[in-house]
Amino acid sequence: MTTETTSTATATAKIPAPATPYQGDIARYWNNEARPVNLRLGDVDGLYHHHYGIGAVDHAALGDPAHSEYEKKLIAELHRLESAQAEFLLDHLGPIGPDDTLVDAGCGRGGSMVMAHRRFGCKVEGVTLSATQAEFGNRRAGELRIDDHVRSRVCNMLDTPFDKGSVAASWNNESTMYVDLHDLFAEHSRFLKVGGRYVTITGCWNPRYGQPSKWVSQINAHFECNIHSRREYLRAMADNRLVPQTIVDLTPETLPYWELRATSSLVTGIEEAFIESYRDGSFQYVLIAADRV
Ligand SMILES: C[S@@+](CC[C@H](N)C(=O)[O-])C[C@H]1O[C@@H](n2cnc3c(N)ncnc32)[C@H](O)[C@@H]1O
Ligand SMILES: CC(C)=CCC/C(C)=C/COP(=O)(O)OP(=O)(O)O
Ligand SMILES: [Mg+2]
Repeated sequence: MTTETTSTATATAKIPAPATPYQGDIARYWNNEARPVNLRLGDVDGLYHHHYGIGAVDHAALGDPAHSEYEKKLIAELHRLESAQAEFLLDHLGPIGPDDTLVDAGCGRGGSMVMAHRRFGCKVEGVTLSATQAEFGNRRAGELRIDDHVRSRVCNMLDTPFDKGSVAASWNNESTMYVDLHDLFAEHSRFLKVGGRYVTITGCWNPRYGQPSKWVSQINAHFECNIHSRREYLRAMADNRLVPQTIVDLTPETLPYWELRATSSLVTGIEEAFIESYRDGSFQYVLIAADRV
């Protein structure tokens, strides 16, 4: 069963029905999302992200908090750190050429897709449950005149139309916590070419802590997601022909972003849970880059 859309951008496109009631809830969540912390940061340069930042804060660029321009500089700095996170993910995709196709699984408003095309000159296919996000990303690609290479569609990342072995590299940037990892990695393994590269940056609960902490539970409730443990990632990858090449604990790298964000006017209330769980070791921010063998 499909439902007709009402918007002009996808007047003829058919939106696939959600595979589960949960996916319907997640589609609604992102169709209705318009948090200033995301839109104001994306307005800085037209790259719209729904992930978090890494790297040292450039306090010299921020200047004096009492200055009238400080808030504008703070927004630009948070955005710079979020774009640095996407650059770090792209650094791990391996050698990608203009004839390759990449897949952004859970592509949001498409900021990382634009960055990937600008870096490699390749095609980038994005999937999201949200028609609002797909329309936003395609509108941005049209404005940037790269819509012949960068395309978002409403599609379940667990059931994509991409041919077996047709994709050079793929990623999940903060979108694995919405799906079962075995189902997810089976689909990446299907459409990735042998020798292709899979990368994810994600928050995961730390098995050394024992079980998800109250902070992790708060983050799950805030985003209606289900954060996995680091152990589950490695087990699900191993079961689906994805062999880790690189694992980076980015927790120390993302804390400065959160400590700066907590001082801004754009706080959403989730900052304490991220800061406290990163500090107590119950939650980790990791990159995993794996080869499809
Ligand atoms: C936090 S956003 C991350 C967006 C993007 N990766 C970024 O870095 O800006 C999570 C994304 O995952 C998508 N998502 C969640 N479950 C999905 C599913 N089953 N299939 C496709 N997309 C899904 C949501 O629609 C949303 O775009
Ligand atoms: C690391 C984890 C567990 C992330 C959960 C997925 C998520 C919602 C990421 C940020 O999206 P966003 O940029 O829309 O969120 P915010 O409004 O907080 O900036
Ligand atoms: Mg955000």
